[in-house]
Amino acid sequence: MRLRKKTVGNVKQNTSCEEKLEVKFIDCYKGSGVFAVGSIAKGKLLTHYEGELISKEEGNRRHESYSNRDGSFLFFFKYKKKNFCIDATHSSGIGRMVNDNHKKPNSKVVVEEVDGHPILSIYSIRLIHTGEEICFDYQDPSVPWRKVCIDKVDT
Ligand SMILES: C[S@@+](CC[C@H](N)C(=O)[O-])C[C@H]1O[C@@H](n2cnc3c(N)ncnc32)[C@H](O)[C@@H]1O
Repeated sequence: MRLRKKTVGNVKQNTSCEEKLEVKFIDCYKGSGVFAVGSIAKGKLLTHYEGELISKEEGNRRHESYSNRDGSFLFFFKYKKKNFCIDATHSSGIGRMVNDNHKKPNSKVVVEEVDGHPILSIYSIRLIHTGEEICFDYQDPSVPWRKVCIDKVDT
């Protein structure tokens, strides 16, 4: 996952809507995902992408050393013109379970600052209905499942 667009903001002490989120198994290919158990208005803080804050270089090193499954919890982003990564491999946060959707995302990740450190917050970008899967755009065209979708359309 990457964050290429400039989405840096200051934390406004928002309380998150985590009580309206649940993790559910989807299928063997996609694994689990995060779903809304109540309707959520546009612009709400859903949760954070919690994990260990590391440099981009350390993120790349871990990417090489992790198995495919573990490596999928590395989130690369820019903060104050420097490149960072949050490694959520060992996090218990729900944010790490949000899946990719580049066509119709209903949330987005914003880099915010707390005590001089960057954090990743996930906000709803439209009204989210009960039962909907929470998803944001990973901004990584190379992810394999997007190719699977294109192949399905083409054939
Ligand atoms: C940050 S994890 C999200 C949680 C994951 N689904 C799980 O059960 O652990 C990212 C991984 O989820 C899967 N994933 C995310 N979005 C997907 C999508 N749109 N289609 C298929 N798999 C997806 C991929 O395996 C990806 O490496």
